[in-house]
Amino acid sequence: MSLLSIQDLSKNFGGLAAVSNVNIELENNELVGLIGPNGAGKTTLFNLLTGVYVPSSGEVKMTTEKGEVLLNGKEPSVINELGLARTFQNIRLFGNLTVLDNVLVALHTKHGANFWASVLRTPSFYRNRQELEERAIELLRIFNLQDLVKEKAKNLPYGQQRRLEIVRALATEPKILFLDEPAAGMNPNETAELTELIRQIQKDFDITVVLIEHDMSLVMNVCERIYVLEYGKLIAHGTPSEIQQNPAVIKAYLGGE
Ligand SMILES: Nc1ncnc2c1ncn2[C@@H]1O[C@H](COP(=O)(O)OP(=O)(O)OP(=O)(O)O)[C@@H](O)[C@H]1O
Repeated sequence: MSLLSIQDLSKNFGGLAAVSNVNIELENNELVGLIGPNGAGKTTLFNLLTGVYVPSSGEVKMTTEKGEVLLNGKEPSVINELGLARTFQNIRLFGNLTVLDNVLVALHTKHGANFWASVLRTPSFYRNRQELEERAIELLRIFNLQDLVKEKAKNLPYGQQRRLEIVRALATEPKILFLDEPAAGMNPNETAELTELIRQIQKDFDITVVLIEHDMSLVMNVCERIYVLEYGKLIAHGTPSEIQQNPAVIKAYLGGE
């Protein structure tokens, strides 16, 4: 059984089949791409997997230490606790909080700091807070954001906000990390740096990363396997070189016969 098994998954919006009978298997510890023209259903698929939308039909099953768990209809926070984390195409940070606090919020979610300890400010609260801060700074260092801990998130340049979003997702200790267009709005240097980082975190954290990205050089560079969506349907699946030569994919991107 795969780590995540997506079976015949569909989502309709009125008469529009945004995702249509999609089957995808994700294994432990791999880097997978999800590509397709605008409106193909990529973000909708991420929304289905992370509990933002409830599927119209089909199943999403995850293998956990406690056995197989059906994710359909579960709340985003429950799905996050089970090990799925994501970033958004339109960045979602707490703009008025500092960089450090943005990461601490995510860490608190994971480590569920004891409510009474935090209300009463007990020694264990301070110990816990210090440990979480150290962990936050460790994560920020990987993304070269450690010198910006006191900066408000909204004041960071776009590329750094995108990296901070990934740090927040990683702080929840996911088994699968879904990145929705992580390089959008980045310049070529930032994209190259990010490509390396994605490769590094996938290995170092021993996780599966699934990437939606329009930057083909990034996708072809880092992904071991790629799924291609068009009009909600999977039209191809394979290695980067198989996908580059696939006639259905070429047609979907270039149009025509
Ligand atoms: N909440 C919604 N209500 C109605 N239609 C929606 C909704 N969300 C997405 N859609 C439609 O579903 C289709 C798939 O959209 P989606 O955003 O998943 O595509 P995408 O592949 O992520 O596109 P892009 O690459 O442009 O981000 C589109 O036709 C979109 O207009």
